[in-house]
Amino acid sequence: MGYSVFIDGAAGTTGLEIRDRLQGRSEFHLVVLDDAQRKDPDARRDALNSSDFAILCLPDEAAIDAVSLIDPASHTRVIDASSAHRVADGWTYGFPELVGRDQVANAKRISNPGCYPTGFLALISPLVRNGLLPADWPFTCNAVSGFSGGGKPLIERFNEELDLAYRTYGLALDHKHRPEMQKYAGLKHEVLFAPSVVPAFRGMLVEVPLHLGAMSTNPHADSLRDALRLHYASSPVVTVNEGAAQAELTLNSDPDPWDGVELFVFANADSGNARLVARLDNLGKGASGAAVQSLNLMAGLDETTGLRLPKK
Ligand SMILES: NC(=O)C1=CN([C@@H]2O[C@H](COP(=O)(O)OP(=O)(O)OC[C@H]3O[C@@H](n4cnc5c(N)ncnc54)[C@H](OP(=O)(O)O)[C@@H]3O)[C@@H](O)[C@H]2O)C=CC1
Ligand SMILES: CC(=O)N[C@@H](CCC(=O)OP(=O)(O)O)C(=O)O
Repeated sequence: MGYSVFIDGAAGTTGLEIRDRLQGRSEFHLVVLDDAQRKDPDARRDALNSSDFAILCLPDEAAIDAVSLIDPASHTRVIDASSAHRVADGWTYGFPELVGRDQVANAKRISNPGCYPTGFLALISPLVRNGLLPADWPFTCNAVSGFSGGGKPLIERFNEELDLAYRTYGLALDHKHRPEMQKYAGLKHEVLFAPSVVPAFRGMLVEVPLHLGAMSTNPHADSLRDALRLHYASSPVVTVNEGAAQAELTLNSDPDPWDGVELFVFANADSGNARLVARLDNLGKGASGAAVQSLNLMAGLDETTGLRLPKK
């Protein structure tokens, strides 16, 4: 029968994609509440406390509420896809490539990284940790996302406003992803984050422009690329590409689900400037793929089981 997995919020965008990845797998059986019960606190409390794993695919407030419904003595292990617990004590950040596979495998409470932080941290965290980039640098991050990143409300808006071609937001410079970006990259300053959305269903490009020549560490772009390659050498999920061969990076409007991350380092030797870019699926490694990767590790399985990755 396998482990029982309750998806709280299974009718939402992230929940449906997790269901897709777990459907038909013998290691797990899914507990899903029907439409009449899916918001009923008693039904949810029962499911939350009786399952081996609970995956929360809810808005932040509902995720906090779900955790409060779990008896602390219950054996249930939690993966929260929301941003409610990303920098909270007692939670493990569900980014095995950065925090370690064992930490994720042994955790009782996992907070799934945000989609934009997944791209930013995949690029920056290893390079700050190994001293190639200074921790006190004032990092900026520009990003563009598919509209499924905003869940059902944004999907509805993009489906209705057919004229919407581009939307930049977070203009109050208060985006909720800033704390996790700063904490897990080990930065002295908050990241200046400029997110935007385009009329593509899924997919994102997350970019960090860098004046390498102005840094105290004065790193060469090749050493950044080499260091990322080394860091992700054993990862089946994160790959590092040659920047030089590429003239452009594109997103398609309705691509297939994908659980990988591609990293690029573009540079100009004359100016000493570089653009570090991550391409990923906000619903893949940015949300549902990451949750399933952590679930696999917690269940003692190969981390890529059921993930949407190209065959090697
Ligand atoms: N979409 C993405 O790319 C990413 C999403 N996330 C995070 O994952 C979480 C889920 O996001 P997403 O799936 O996109 O959002 P959606 O809006 O698509 O889905 C949320 C689901 O939660 C349900 N819900 C809301 N309140 C309750 C409640 N009190 N009890 C039970 N169910 C409830 C909603 O019900 P109803 O259907 O009735 O509205 C909906 O089905 C969010 O915290 C989001 O920030 C994280 C990374 C990326
Ligand atoms: C396009 C879009 O709206 N994206 C969402 C982030 C999606 C994500 O990572 O979700 P969390 O809420 O779990 O952090 C936003 O900017 O709020």
